[in-house]
Amino acid sequence: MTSNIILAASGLTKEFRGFVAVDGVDLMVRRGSIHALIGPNGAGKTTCFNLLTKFLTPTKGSILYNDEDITSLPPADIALKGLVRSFQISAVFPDLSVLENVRVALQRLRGSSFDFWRSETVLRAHDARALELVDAVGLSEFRHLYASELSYGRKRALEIATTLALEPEMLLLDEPMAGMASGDIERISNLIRQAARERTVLMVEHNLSVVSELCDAITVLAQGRILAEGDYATVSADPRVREAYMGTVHA
Ligand SMILES: Nc1ncnc2c1ncn2[C@@H]1O[C@H](COP(=O)(O)OP(=O)(O)OP(=O)(O)O)[C@@H](O)[C@H]1O
Repeated sequence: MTSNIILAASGLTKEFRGFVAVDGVDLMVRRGSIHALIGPNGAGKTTCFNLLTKFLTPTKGSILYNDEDITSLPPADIALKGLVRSFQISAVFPDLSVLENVRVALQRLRGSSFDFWRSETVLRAHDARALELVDAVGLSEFRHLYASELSYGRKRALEIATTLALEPEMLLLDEPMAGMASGDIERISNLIRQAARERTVLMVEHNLSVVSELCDAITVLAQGRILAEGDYATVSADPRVREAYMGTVHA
């Protein structure tokens, strides 16, 4: 795979009973970049993200990952190819410890079935790697706590560790900073930056100061279409982008 473009969507369109939420989006994500999808409320970011991660089927258009057409593949298949969407926070098992959560994720990478609670010996085999991942997201001292005992920000860090356990080549993050206090924002930003050293990251994010700090490519959506693209300085200076954001309330 030598192409500079890791993910390419063309003509991506999603209609919901006649309403066009995503309308002919051509998106190119450069290998090794941290790419953000931004836009005012209702712009179609989540729908676009769900199309790219295969949680929704496009009405029209195609998606190439590493030059391979993945338009009709299910999410589990593309995850095996290295395109991994971060788990939703609910997918962290609250009654398992931090370390056990990461071990379970490692187990999933091996394609083992869900009878993990019985195979303690097998899980132990993942210990070294699990400790490494827990350490990488700054949770070493909390490794024996139940996931339910973690603060919100640390739960998100655990979610990133369980996602990294799947060894993604490209990581898709859905609003990683949602609901975070400022200290947590900095911690998660650092984690994303660190994770992006070896992989590509595409994220939907509302927090524009995070986007300006972290992302080197930005696609602005409005009314289901691409309004502007470029680095933060370019898109934030674009009068069409300013206009699209005006009068919209943003978290
Ligand atoms: N399942 C659905 N059925 C009908 N309409 C939908 C559906 N999902 C999304 N839409 C509509 O598509 C448009 C785009 O929604 P989407 O959630 O993708 O926007 P967004 O940019 O993520 O917004 P926000 O910033 O508010 O999360 C909205 O008008 C929304 O009401």
